[in-house]
Amino acid sequence: MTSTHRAALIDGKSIAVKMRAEIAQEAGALAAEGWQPRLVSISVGDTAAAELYVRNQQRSAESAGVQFEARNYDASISMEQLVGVLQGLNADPRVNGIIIQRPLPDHIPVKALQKAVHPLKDVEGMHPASIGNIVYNDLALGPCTAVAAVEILKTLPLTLEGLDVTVIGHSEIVGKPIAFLLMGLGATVTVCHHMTRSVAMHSRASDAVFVAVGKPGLVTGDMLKPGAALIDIGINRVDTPDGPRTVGDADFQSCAEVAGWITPVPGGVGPVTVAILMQNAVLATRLQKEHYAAQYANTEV
Ligand SMILES: NC(=O)C1=CN([C@@H]2O[C@H](COP(=O)(O)OP(=O)(O)OC[C@H]3O[C@@H](n4cnc5c(N)ncnc54)[C@H](OP(=O)(O)O)[C@@H]3O)[C@@H](O)[C@H]2O)C=CC1
Ligand SMILES: Nc1nc(=O)c2c([nH]1)NC[C@@H]1CN(c3ccc(C(=O)N[C@@H](CCC(=O)O)C(=O)O)cc3)C=[N+]21
Repeated sequence: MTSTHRAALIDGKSIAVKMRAEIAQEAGALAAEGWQPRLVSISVGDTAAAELYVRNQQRSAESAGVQFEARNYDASISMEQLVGVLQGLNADPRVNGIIIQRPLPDHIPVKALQKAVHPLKDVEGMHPASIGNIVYNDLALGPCTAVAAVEILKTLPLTLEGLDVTVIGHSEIVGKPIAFLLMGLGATVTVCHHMTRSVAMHSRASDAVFVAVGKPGLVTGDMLKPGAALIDIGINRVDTPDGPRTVGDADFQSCAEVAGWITPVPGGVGPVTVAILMQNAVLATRLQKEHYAAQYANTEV
């Protein structure tokens, strides 16, 4: 690509606004049937990483017609106490979604805690049942960031069947679910991690690259096939001469000169992640309504 080439910017904010309008409609219909969607966020200790996310969730919930309650517990809370809190929320039919903000203090095993959330209220899509559904290509409540990143790819004029895609990062909450979702759409997926000998060898051969690592500047333009789509999931706080800034994992300047489409950070995957969380909260409410209806259908009135 000549240096005058500039990748088309993928506007996550406008994608999120469009999604929220549909979500608000479904939330309104459920509320009219006596099922007002309600989401409870659990954070433990002072989590700067999650604070921004929780604030955006609160704002997004208001415009999506989802009730939102943010609970923050002291870092000293024990695993048993937290599981007790979750059991109360699982049993409360007025609560439809539960999200456990990360990171958690070291003494709390996040995977065990995630399993304590009822699968029907697992709006984070991190319960083994939810992850299993992705493997079975039977997506119901999927991990918000992974679903958001793939939804963004689906807005591009690309045929997903047979598309060559590289996913950089293989975490359970982002990289791995993205890979399974893409396989379910017929893409040919390569997953890279810190042991991969040459990430560039794979990313240069790909029509689309997802990066979810947490290292600013990790992906540079010379690592991309000209015209490829770059979906940047990274969120990094960096100091710049003009003060601290949030940047992604891509070196935006050099990537924008090669890529065909690129997501900015902020303004790319982030807002769509929050919209998917609201979509999951409404879907979870719908699933619970149907579950209770089925359960009480055969009870004598
Ligand atoms: N926009 C959004 O909505 C969200 C954004 N994020 C952001 O996405 C990023 C990743 O988050 P998360 O998945 O939770 O992070 P993790 O730290 O859990 O995973 C990072 C992954 O990157 C891999 N990795 C590390 N170094 C390299 C390297 N040099 N080359 C290739 N792979 C490497 C690691 O591999 P290995 O395991 O082998 O070390 C690991 O698989 C973070 O910046 C986070 O803030 C996270 C959630 C939501
Ligand atoms: N269980 C759990 N799941 C997560 O997915 C999770 C988490 N915990 N903890 C924190 C990280 C980080 N994360 C963000 C998502 C969206 C924005 C977001 O909305 N960013 C906007 C706004 C940024 C701003 O306001 O500056 C943007 O990128 O445009 C930010 C951060 C989700 N995370």
